[in-house]
Amino acid sequence: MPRRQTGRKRVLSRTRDGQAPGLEGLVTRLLVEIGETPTRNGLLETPRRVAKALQFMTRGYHQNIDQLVNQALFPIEYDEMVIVKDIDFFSMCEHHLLPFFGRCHVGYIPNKKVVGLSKVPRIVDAFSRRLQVQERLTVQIAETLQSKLNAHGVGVVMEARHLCMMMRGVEKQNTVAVTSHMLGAFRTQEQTRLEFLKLIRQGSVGDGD
Ligand SMILES: Nc1nc2c(ncn2[C@@H]2O[C@H](COP(=O)(O)OP(=O)(O)OP(=O)(O)O)[C@@H](O)[C@H]2O)c(=O)[nH]1
Ligand SMILES: [Zn+2]
Repeated sequence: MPRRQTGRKRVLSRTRDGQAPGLEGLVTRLLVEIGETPTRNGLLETPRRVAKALQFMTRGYHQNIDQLVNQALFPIEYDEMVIVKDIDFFSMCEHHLLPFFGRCHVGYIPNKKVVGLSKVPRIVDAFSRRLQVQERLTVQIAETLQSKLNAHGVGVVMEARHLCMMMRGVEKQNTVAVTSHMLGAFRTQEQTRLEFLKLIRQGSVGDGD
């Protein structure tokens, strides 16, 4: 018989069809499975908080990337490299449901149009806030920009620390995973790729140097 708690509204949270426990119910169950007592004072609000946090951390599934980008594409005659770098991101590894986080650097060479600068971090967020592996996340960001901009080239570099490698498993605290995806001129022209890599390594405005 599965253990079941009654009498507390929050303990048995169910989906609208009443068939399966919703996120809050699953968190309550999780607390029981790890040896906790969900009815103790400190944990009473925890299922609600965790459900809310999980929904926030996976909100990328509900974001419409077409809508996000299409309204901010601007025709312009500018064919030099555009770089948006040091974009903070937080994601969750799909193997352990633990965070990985770091910085993302994006570059592209426009082909008659540019995208609103803020939309680049928004695209990074929309794909980060899902269950991911870092390689797929990197590819998705690059491919999306390429398809929206029809650019001469796109480059994406991501540097991240994975909690699943830090607080468990191999327990390496200083390891950084770096992934990249290069398209068009960034892939075919070494000079373009090197220029991008050099520019993302340089200090930034406001760094105090
Ligand atoms: N390539 C890649 N691997 C990841 C990422 N996030 C987590 N992993 C790895 O996924 C792998 C899962 O390996 P398994 O052997 O199935 O799982 P595990 O027993 O928990 O592995 P350990 O972490 O080595 O303890 C681990 O090597 C993780 O480091 C990611 O974004 N990209
Ligand atoms: Zn992991």
